[in-house]
Amino acid sequence: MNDDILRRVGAVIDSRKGAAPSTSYVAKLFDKGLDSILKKVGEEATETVMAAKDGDPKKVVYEVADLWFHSMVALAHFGLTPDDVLQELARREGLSGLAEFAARKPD
Ligand SMILES: N=c1c2ncn([C@@H]3O[C@H](COP(=O)(O)OP(=O)(O)OP(=O)(O)O)[C@@H](O)[C@H]3O)c2ncn1[C@@H]1O[C@H](COP(=O)(O)O)[C@@H](O)[C@H]1O
Repeated sequence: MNDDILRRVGAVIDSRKGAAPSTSYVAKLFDKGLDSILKKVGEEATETVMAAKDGDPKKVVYEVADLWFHSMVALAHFGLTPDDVLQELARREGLSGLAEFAARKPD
């Protein structure tokens, strides 16, 4: 498995923009707007923390998948794709030390 799954799901998410809300979950989320998308990101982050505190690895994977998915919907709202995040992670790969990260943090 590679990061193509992120690109495929990202493309499907993007294709839901402007679609009738009744036709899909993602279309409905886009129709509700940014606040609703961010609410789901927050909920899934909280559920991830709870799964981790429960010490249940399977639940952690399930909740992180929900978190990644809803974060991808948030990215798409801003016209961004999973590749934008993958590029940022790749850029950081060679960095080490707190100072280097702080120096490159966006305003
Ligand atoms: N990966 C996902 C995915 N993960 C989670 N979900 C949905 O996200 C929601 C998760 O919310 P919760 O866990 O809080 O469950 P819930 O309480 O039932 O949800 P709400 O009532 O709060 O909306 C569920 O409704 C899931 O169905 C997803 N919905 C879609 N995808 C991907 O997006 C693609 C497009 O989906 P549609 O837009 O529905 O065609 C799919 O083919 C998948 O690849």
